[in-house]
Amino acid sequence: MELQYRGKHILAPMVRVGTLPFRMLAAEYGADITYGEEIIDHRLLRCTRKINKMLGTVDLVEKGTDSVVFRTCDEEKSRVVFQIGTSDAVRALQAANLVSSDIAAIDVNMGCPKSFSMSGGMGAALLSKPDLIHDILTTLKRNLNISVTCKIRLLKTHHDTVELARRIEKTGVAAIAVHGRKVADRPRDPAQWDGIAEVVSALSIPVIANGDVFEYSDFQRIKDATGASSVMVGRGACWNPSVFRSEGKLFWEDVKREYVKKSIEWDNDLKCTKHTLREMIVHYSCLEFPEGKGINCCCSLSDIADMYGERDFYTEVVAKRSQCRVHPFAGINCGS
Ligand SMILES: Cc1cc2nc3c(=O)[nH]c(=O)nc-3n(C[C@H](O)[C@H](O)[C@H](O)COP(=O)(O)O)c2cc1C
Repeated sequence: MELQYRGKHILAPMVRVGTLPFRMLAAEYGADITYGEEIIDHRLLRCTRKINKMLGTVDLVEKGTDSVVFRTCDEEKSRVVFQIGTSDAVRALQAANLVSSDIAAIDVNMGCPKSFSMSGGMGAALLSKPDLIHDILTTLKRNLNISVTCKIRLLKTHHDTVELARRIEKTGVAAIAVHGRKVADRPRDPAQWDGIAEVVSALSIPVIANGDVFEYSDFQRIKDATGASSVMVGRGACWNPSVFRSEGKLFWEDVKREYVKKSIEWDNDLKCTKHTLREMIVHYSCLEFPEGKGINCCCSLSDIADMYGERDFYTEVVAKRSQCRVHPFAGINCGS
């Protein structure tokens, strides 16, 4: 079934931030579609799909470890987008097959400028290989029965971006997200909404406009400036996911506490919880203050709970889980 991409407010893919608790929180505040962090196909192919009965989740767990690479739940199935990093159509499809029954859509990352991605021919390296883009997207599209999309950056000229976007549209993707920056741009450089506008005018499929949305009012501003009907938010949501609330943002300290509780509830990866909290703190406060230093010393979600005065909540959640009396990975393996 195709996910509908018009008129949506979307949580951007963000490494270490966009795990299940963060996605659930963003959705509670009003995000219609929530992207997970980019996961590289090679890594996904090392995973086994497991039902986690205790949490009520589906986990992709790296074989021979208990490292959860992707965790999702039924409640988000109709809105969660899995973002894949890839440079090969066959490998991308093999990896996507592991997760496709648990998600609403798969997105191919064509915008990451980091050297790890670029040197592996992934992320923004794909932008200069339209034939490979075509191969990857058509292979996914032909073989999966969920929506397929991609996320690109602007190319050197708006004309080049439009040409590429037109080729991408021909593959039959359900939508295209355009981050209004070029590969060489830094996050502090203003996003070029005019470049996104040119893509919107040239295509018929939904274009998701991305870049510099920090307040609820920016959703309308970027829609007016680009003509896009859907908007994706990265840093604005990372710092305060209540940016999706039409009534306005909540106080960041309260939002942070909600995030801590969701992390406990969904037994989030500790590194990801610490990373996300640091991102919030560095924006609103300072990592050199006791809170930032305190996070560095946390060795478990239990420590995080203590730091944020959520000991009772933690105890309650853990007690409920132990009533389940099943080890989360007690031999239940539904990998295909
Ligand atoms: C912490 C962080 C992690 C990110 N990880 C990804 C990622 O995994 N995949 C991706 O396509 N973009 C990633 N991005 C880029 C965002 O999705 C988005 O395109 C960018 O931040 C611009 O949007 P903004 O101006 O609203 O922040 C990341 C950005 C941030 C801040």
